[in-house]
Amino acid sequence: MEKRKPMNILRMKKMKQEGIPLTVITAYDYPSAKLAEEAGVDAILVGDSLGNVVLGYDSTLPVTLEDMIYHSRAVARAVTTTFVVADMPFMTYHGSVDTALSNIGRLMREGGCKAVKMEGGAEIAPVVEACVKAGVPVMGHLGLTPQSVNQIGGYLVQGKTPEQAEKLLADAKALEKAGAFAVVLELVTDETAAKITEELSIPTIGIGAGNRCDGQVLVFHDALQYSSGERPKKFVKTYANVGDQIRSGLSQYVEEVKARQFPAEENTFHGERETVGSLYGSSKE
Ligand SMILES: Nc1nc(=O)c2c([nH]1)NC[C@@H]1CN(c3ccc(C(=O)N[C@@H](CCC(=O)O)C(=O)O)cc3)CN21
Ligand SMILES: CC(C)C(=O)C(=O)O
Ligand SMILES: [Mg+2]
Repeated sequence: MEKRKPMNILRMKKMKQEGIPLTVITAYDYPSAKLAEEAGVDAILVGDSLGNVVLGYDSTLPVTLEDMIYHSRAVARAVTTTFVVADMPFMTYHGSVDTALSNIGRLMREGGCKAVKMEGGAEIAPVVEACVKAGVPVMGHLGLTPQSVNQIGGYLVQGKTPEQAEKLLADAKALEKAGAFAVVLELVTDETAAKITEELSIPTIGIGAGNRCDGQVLVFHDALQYSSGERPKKFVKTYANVGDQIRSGLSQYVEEVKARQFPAEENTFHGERETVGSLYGSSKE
């Protein structure tokens, strides 16, 4: 395989200037991260969406710092050139800046990621600034911010009215000013996302935010339909149907064991007669 240079935040900013789209996919474990790197993604996001797609919660709120560290470590072990960003979980960066920094430090040190992502705009600028001072690259996240779902009132498209669009742009600029190296725009109208993308010098990474962002991100399990027959969301394209493949492979396994077709002779070990004889103290003695 072609040798790739490690991805970093300077290259990502340069890609924006050159108009080269950034490709990001989430991953939460070693084999998926390996496959994502082999497929050539620029960055992996260890998203707190792991709460939904891996742990079976109905939101991202129950995900803990320990969960994020555990999954980030597995991803970090898998990659050599891919940039790894990990989500800061719900309520781990909203107390004092000191507490936030101590949590962020744990995710970087123990989770082995290269950057952290945080949801929010101007209100988190002080934490973003403190991170950047400490050498931690920060990715922002605006629009639909799932950790605030109870305040937003649902997983709704953002930036529809001129006032909402203005607020999003102001928040994006606040994040850029605070030193964020990129910003995710989630479930934002095409027009608003394009405007923000144009106004910022740092890359925008869209999910359900149209085709004019500087890059795109999707949840691994959505892109590959690695689930038990959920209805795909409007902003998702299904590139493979891993769920069907897993179900059919496993049902064949069940059938073959029931029919005593598996394990076959080629999957079976045999010892020397003497070994078996002495083990069971049989007639030979
Ligand atoms: N599997 C998965 N994929 C995600 O993209 C994702 C998660 N989980 N968990 C965390 C957040 C939550 N997200 C969500 C969840 C639901 C919708 C949703 O129901 N969207 C509707 C459109 C809503 C509207 O029209 O306003 C859709 O049909 O796409 C969108 C994003 C995005 N994130
Ligand atoms: C959807 C992306 C942007 C995310 O935050 C996640 O996967 O948790
Ligand atoms: Mg997230």
